[in-house]
This record gives sequence, C-alpha cells and structure tokens, in this order.
Amino acid sequence: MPTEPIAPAPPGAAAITLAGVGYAPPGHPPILAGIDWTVPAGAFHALLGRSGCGKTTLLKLTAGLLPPGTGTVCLEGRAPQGPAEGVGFVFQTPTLLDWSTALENVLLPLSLRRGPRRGGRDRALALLDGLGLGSLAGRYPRQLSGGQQARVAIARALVDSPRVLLLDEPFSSLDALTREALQEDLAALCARDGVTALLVTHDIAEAVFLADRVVLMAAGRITGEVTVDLPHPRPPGIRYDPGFNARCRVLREALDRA
Ligand SMILES: Nc1ncnc2c1ncn2[C@@H]1O[C@H](COP(=O)(O)OP(=O)(O)OP(=O)(O)O)[C@@H](O)[C@H]1O
Repeated sequence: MPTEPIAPAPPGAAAITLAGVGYAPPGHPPILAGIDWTVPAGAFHALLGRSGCGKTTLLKLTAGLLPPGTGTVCLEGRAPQGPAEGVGFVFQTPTLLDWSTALENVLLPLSLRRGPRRGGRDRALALLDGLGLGSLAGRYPRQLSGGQQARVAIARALVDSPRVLLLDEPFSSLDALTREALQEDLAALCARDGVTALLVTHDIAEAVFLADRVVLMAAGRITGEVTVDLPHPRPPGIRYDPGFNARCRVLREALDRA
C-alpha cells in the first residue's frame, strides 16, 4: 500500500525517538531493555559498544526491520514498518547485486520503488563521482575492491535523498586508511544534505570523528552518552589533535567502566 509522503522534520526536532524500548527474540532472553534515545533532525549520533551488546538489534528496531517487544520507536513521526521512503540503510557488508554494474546497484532503490526517477541517473553518477568512482560506474562488483564496493553501498543509500541514514558498521572490514577516507566522504555528504545519521560502530575513533553525540551500550542497555564538541564536519587533520585524542580516551574509559 502506498504511504503518504512525510514532511522532513525541521532542524532540531526529533527525527528518531526510542522510548522504553526492549526486545527479546522468541524463546530467548532479552537482548535490549529500557532504551530511551532521541536523535534530533540533522544530527549525527553514534552507538558504540562491544561486540554482542545489542547494537545491530537496536538499529533493526529503529529501521522497523524488527518490532519492539516493549516501548515505542518513532522514525520521522511514525512507527517504522520496514524499508521506508526517506530512510537509507548501509549494512556491515556492501550486499551489492553481482550481476549489476556499480551504477545499476546505486539506482536499485529508485527502480524498486517506482522506476528510475527523472534525474536519478544523474544523481547516481554524481554520487559515484563524489565518492571517487566516476570512472568505475560501469564495473561489476567483482571488478571492484572492498573499499570501492563500500562506496557503492553508500551511494546507493544516498541516491533517494534520504532524510535519515542508518549505518551498521559500514567500514569495519576495510583497512585503516580506506576507512578514514570513507568516513571523511560520509561526513561531508551528510553535512551537505542535512541528513540525520545513526551509526553503529565499535571503533572509538570513528565515533569521535563522525558523531556529535556518542551513546554507549553494554549488555543491551545504554550506559552513558558523550557529546563530541568538535567542529562539524571534522577536517581529516583533527585525528592528530590532542582534543580529538582526549575525547577518544574519555570514551575508552567509559567503555571500560560499562
Ligand atoms: N535472533 C536471535 N536469536 C537469539 N539471539 C540473538 C538473535 N539475534 C541476536 N542475538 C543475540 O543478541 C546479542 C546481540 O546481538 P547484536 O547483533 O545486536 O549485537 P552487536 O552489538 O551488533 O554485535 P556485533 O558488534 O558483533 O555486530 C548477541 O548475543 C546475539 O547472539
């Protein structure tokens, strides 16, 4: 059934709200309990925690891919019900279609929804170009490196001009230099388009580089929140700044305590 278009949330209004959210898979103990979290429109929040603490489960609930057992999830003013217009998702692995070119993969969300929109191809090519893949648009995934495939996945998530981007450790399989380059591209694209982003990561420096606010999670509960009061988007050189490293240390110590 077609859904009504949703007006973008004004800057500062809540784009994502989780209230008292808990989840237990059928026949299993709870993975998440008592999650309260608000992401304002246009903000970039990161969810940081050790492997297995429940980060991916929380992102799936936010996207509407899982229903909450308790509490409520509100994404742009409504309860999410699976993939929705205005919401982009980047998974842990690029999950590209092997038989489609990079450009065709980027255009996929438009083709699935209502056929390629006017200007969709131009936007896809511009995104690929902006991510350094302008000359590789006609290549198939097997002809691309892991980092290039990750870039295609980001372009695909952005092609429909999402207002909200949900990212699940999108760079975790990449080498450090490629990861940093992609973090810089992502920060620039989100800042340029005013996208609200929620990034799941276990990389402390990645959270500090990208996020305005970092939420810490352990054993299915939020254990702390830290505001990252650094300029946004951050210049690459900030990684060598003592203030950047001090914030990484604060998060590291908070994770150790959790
Ligand atoms: N469908 C399920 N049934 C039972 N247990 C599950 C199910 N899905 C996840 N779990 C368990 O819930 C916990 C949280 O899983 P989740 O994938 O959310 O963690 P995560 O923090 O994203 O981990 P990672 O950083 O390793 O990706 C894990 O212990 C996992 O084994």
